[in-house]
Amino acid sequence: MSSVDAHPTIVYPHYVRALDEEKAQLPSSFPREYSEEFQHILPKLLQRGFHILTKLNNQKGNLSNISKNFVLSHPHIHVVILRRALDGAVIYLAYVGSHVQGPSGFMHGGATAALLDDCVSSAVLLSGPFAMTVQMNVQYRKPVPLNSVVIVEGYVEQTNGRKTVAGGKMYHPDGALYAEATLLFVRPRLVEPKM
Ligand SMILES: CCCCCCCCCCCCCC(=O)SCCNC(=O)CCNC(=O)[C@H](O)C(C)(C)COP(=O)(O)OP(=O)(O)OC[C@H]1O[C@@H](n2cnc3c(N)ncnc32)[C@H](O)[C@@H]1OP(=O)(O)O
Repeated sequence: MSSVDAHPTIVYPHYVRALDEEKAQLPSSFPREYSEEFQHILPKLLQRGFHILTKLNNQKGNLSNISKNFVLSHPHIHVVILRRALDGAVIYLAYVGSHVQGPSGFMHGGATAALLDDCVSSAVLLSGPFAMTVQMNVQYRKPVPLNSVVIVEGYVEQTNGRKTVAGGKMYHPDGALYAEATLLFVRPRLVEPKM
């Protein structure tokens, strides 16, 4: 049994019960500062064809160490992961807390990049074989306020042999763009490192 199987609530302490029940509703214990906003946004994402991922506890191989994932286990970033079966696009509905600061009051650009990379990587990894980010270009459009909800969207654009081009966007729930990124992934020739 992997550590994730043994401790499924380590990664997603606030909403794992909701995922198990395959409901869009979050548990009443979900932190107040963002639960209402999540509740408001989730139905709109479900309407767009996204569903909340329910199988995170059963990941094997390269995804089995997910409880150590830098972004998903960060104590000041809370993420609900959704995926659209139609095209494999992934959404991270995220709350960015107070200790992710770069410029005063705003999110660190490295954290923005990490969230984008993680979300886009999820889209790539859940749609095909293991691959790693080898290039990432981020355009920062607007500073992201701390203690706010953001939507991160990742999608595969094109795969050619071992290379996959993918993109991502981070935006305010009202649609205002914070950042967008283009990424290149390469499927390693030899080893498949454990993440
Ligand atoms: C259920 C929910 C799921 C949730 C999942 C959450 C998980 C989230 C996970 C979060 C994860 C977050 C994500 C992360 O943090 S991923 C971690 C950060 N990334 C890395 O550490 C990758 C480091 N790089 C490598 O290890 C090697 O480069 C690899 C192994 C990838 C390829 O080395 P390998 O020896 O195998 O291949 P090759 O050298 O023959 O190259 C092959 C081809 O690729 C081209 N190329 C290579 N590099 C570049 C480059 N920089 N720009 C442009 N092109 C490049 C190269 O020219 C060649 O092209 P061609 O000559 O064939 O045309």
